[in-house]
Amino acid sequence: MTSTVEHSASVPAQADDLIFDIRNITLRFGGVTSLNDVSLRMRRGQVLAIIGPNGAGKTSLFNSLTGVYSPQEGTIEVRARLGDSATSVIGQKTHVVNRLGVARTFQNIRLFPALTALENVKVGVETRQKSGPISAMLGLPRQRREDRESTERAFELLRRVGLQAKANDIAGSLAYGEQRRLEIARALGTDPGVILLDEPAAGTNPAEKRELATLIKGINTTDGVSVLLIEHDMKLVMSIADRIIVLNFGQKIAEGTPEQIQRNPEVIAAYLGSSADEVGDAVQAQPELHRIDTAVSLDELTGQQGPAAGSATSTGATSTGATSTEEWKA
Ligand SMILES: Nc1ncnc2c1ncn2[C@@H]1O[C@H](COP(=O)(O)OP(=O)(O)OP(=O)(O)O)[C@@H](O)[C@H]1O
Repeated sequence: MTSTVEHSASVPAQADDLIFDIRNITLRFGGVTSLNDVSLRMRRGQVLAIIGPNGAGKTSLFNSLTGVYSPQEGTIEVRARLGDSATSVIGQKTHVVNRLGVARTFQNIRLFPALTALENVKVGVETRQKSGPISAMLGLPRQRREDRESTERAFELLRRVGLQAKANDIAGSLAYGEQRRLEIARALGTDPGVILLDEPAAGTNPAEKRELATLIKGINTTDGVSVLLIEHDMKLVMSIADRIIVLNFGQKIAEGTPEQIQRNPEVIAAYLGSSADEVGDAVQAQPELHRIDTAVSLDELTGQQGPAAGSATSTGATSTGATSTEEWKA
């Protein structure tokens, strides 16, 4: 399981250039090994995508990076903000990891549905402020100043994600794609060095996906926030990721540029549920299969082409084992 395009450990990187340095982590739940000896490095400034079939361990990785889960083996060091020293993540509480500059959104949206959009973002902004509950109750001058500042910052962030007109709308009443963008605004409110987005495009329509792609790229290039992305929509991934890491059954099976990943037989096999050799044979027999335009999604290539559509879901995810190589070649 190690025909990796390029092992991250072999890429030389300056210490301060690394956001995450993850070495040999293994995470088990009873008899289930959700991450098996995974090592990876995330460089500052990157959009790094984590892809893989359902149950591959992607969310387990996010949970390990944010203090939700503690892998039994291995190490995770984070250096989210430039100039910070490296800190070990394993064993830290989630709010401590957030204060270290790691923000995230969730696969299942977790907003405060009864609060307004503005209030939701203020919750994020206020995690970085100094006033405690006592000064808030007493309405001390510092608390009033911080409240004004957090309102201004929250408005700014709503503008950033295109929701300024919805500031006073109840979060639960917003359209699905808007709620996803609101979650991103709230995460940005904590002033992160890196943002972890767990399936941000799930349940969104094609127009919302295009807006999301522009937003994520902008967060990375304009706002200078590194982005770690789990996403099943391969078109989105291929259009915005600088690098991609592929997990399958808890193991890292490949890493590389979008072009390298799209051409990697083991990745294709993981999505198809056939062996790398079978896919290699298929590629040799039909060389045109090897020429994958980057505009073509891996889902289109693997799960959604012709009669082999298999078990593609509404999020574009395919499950392993649904499609034989013969069907794929047909
Ligand atoms: N809290 C938990 N308790 C028991 N098993 C778990 C737990 N969290 C994850 N797992 C198991 O770990 C494996 C990886 O799950 P994970 O959710 O990380 O996969 P994923 O790649 O994010 O999948 P999906 O694309 O469907 O979200 C699965 O077998 C899952 O059942």
